[in-house]
Amino acid sequence: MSAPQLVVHRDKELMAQAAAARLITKIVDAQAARGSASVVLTGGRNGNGLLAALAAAPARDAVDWSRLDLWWGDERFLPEGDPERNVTQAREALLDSVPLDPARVHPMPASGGRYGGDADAAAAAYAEELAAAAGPEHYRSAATAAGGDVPAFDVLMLGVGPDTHVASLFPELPAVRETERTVVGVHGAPKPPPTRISLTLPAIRAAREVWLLAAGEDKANAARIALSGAGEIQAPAAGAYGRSRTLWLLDAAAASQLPRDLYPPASA
Ligand SMILES: O=C1O[C@H](COP(=O)(O)O)[C@@H](O)[C@H](O)[C@H]1O
Repeated sequence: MSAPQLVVHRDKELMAQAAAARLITKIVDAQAARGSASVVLTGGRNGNGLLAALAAAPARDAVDWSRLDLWWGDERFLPEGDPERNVTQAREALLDSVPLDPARVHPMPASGGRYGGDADAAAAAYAEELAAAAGPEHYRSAATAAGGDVPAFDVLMLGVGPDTHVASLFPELPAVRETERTVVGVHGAPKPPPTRISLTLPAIRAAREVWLLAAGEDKANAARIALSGAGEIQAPAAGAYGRSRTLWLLDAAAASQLPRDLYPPASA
């Protein structure tokens, strides 16, 4: 477990640009060190803002997009192409404009296709896909040993919801209590749509780096709660950490309720 480090930017635009620059460097470094990189994308406003900033960054051409594996931390269980699906929004923000290898892009299943309305079966299939991709460096936690492995993600990004949810792990719902499976179907989510698919906390914690994105005033209370010692069942963001690094990327509005001793005076 790595203790959270905080970086606070002036506003959400600057936060998105700085996070995009950070991600480019991370991918380039991982590709130099290991030949390829693996990144887990998040949905939501902050995640899509980062992808849009990356699309606009001239340095995006430093990435070898053909040697990048993309996974998702969660998905809204909706039909293929639905504008509310996280993958649809990511394609629009960035993925359609860079030369990815389609075989290395791993969206979570849609409803209505092979799995019909069965989000649990779709989640199990995604867990199998992750296990099949787990290489020699995979991380086998006690929790994932029973349900399968996941690749050693270089960076796993999570947008923090105003209620402290991350991925589709909402406070007090069964998914946030999962200790064995790596991917689960989520039912009765308080944020629409109610049916979703999500990585679990054990799968999230297998990542080398976990980056939590929180920008905007509506995230201030969530950031304060999650960073002030709350339990992960009540505040799922508090349970999201990486093996080597846990990084909270905030803007000043989202950081406005944090005790000042938690972070150094504003970055840029
Ligand atoms: O529904 C979701 O919400 C969260 C947070 O989204 P935001 O718009 O409040 O930033 C996101 O992380 C998750 O991937 C998504 O499915």
